[in-house]
Amino acid sequence: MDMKSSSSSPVLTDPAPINKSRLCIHSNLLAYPQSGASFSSGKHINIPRKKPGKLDDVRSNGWLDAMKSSSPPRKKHIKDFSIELASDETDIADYSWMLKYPSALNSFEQITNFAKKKKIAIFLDYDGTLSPIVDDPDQALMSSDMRSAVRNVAKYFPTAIISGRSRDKVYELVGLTELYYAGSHGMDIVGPINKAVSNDHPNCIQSTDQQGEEVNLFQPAIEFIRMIDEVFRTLVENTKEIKGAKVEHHKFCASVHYRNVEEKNWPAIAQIVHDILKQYPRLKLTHGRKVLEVRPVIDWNKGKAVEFLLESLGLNNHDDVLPIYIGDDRTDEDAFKVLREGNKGYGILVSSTPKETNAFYSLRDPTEVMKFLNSLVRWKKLQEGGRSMNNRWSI
Ligand SMILES: O=P(O)(O)OC[C@H]1O[C@H](O[C@H]2O[C@H](CO)[C@@H](O)[C@H](O)[C@H]2O)[C@H](O)[C@@H](O)[C@@H]1O
Repeated sequence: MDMKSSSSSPVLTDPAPINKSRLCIHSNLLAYPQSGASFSSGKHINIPRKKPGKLDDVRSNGWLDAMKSSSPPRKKHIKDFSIELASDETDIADYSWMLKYPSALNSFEQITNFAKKKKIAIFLDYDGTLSPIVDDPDQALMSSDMRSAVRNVAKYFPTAIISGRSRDKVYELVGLTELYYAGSHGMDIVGPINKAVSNDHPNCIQSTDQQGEEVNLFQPAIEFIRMIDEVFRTLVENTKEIKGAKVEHHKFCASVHYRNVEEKNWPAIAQIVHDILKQYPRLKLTHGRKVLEVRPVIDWNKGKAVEFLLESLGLNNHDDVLPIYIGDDRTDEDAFKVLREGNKGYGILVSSTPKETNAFYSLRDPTEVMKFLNSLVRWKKLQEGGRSMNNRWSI
């Protein structure tokens, strides 16, 4: 299916350099007094101190660059080139980026023309997509207007949130029962009951959701629960002397935030994560927006979660289905890739600065995401002559 008729598909490179290999840094880079990482409880690991090394090692490894480029500066915004002419080199770069990844709002007619007579399924990331990026992860709240927009979208289209946070946490933040939720980057999914799907996937069981409704619960990394718990506690202990560091427990993965850490202490953060990963070869590192994420080495990600949910909803491999995934982060690229490679649907990157992506379209920020969702609802209402589905979506 020709997803975007206006231009040929651009050949994409992977987003910003991400070095997923082991971090390699040395303790003489630490800008804070190191206490040595040994613990009395016996539940933590003993982390050996590193021999002094050179800053060049860290730079050549690429991870510091990945940390620095992991979240765009907030002030810079891509201009709306429909009303403004490009004037300098930055503008021209922004302009060509917008040509490659046009605004989903400006391309709304093109999207809905393609969506006619198709069932749209909506997948939404949370942080940076539904809520603005803020310094304190606990304060990343959705506006009530955004909540209404998501609620309305869910009346017309099957809708799921796929977040890096724990499923419980993202449910608490979104607070809508009308949706499906996948937490821990898709490693904890609640989807509709589907016997064929649960038979096909080990670790997929029947359960009940918060409303007592029967659901499929899929936790492909269930065997890692204890390990992640242990690693979380060690990370908390080892980062406690680094001002601004924050560790979050997402049940199947853990996040180490450095957004509020002085840049001179970023190597210290990375050192700690690196040393822990060395002790746990079954865990790996991924980069998010000013956050290092420790997760199991399993073949599962947000892209697989989209496929799983489509299958659960009976919407996979159908030409008359159009999945739309909206997200802002590197981990969302897995979902964009699945949609692009399978010519299955549209990825929409939320970004105020140009970056390489597997998405098809772009939106600048959560406000534009909300406008897009509201436009979809208006369009659908017109299509249906004002009728809305009160129950879950007819499949
Ligand atoms: O997949 P997501 O729903 O986008 O979750 C990814 C991470 O989001 C959160 O961190 C990010 O947002 C915070 C609040 O705006 C910000 O302070 C932080 O710098 C960002 O990385 C969340 O706290 C992480 O645990 C998620 O993994």
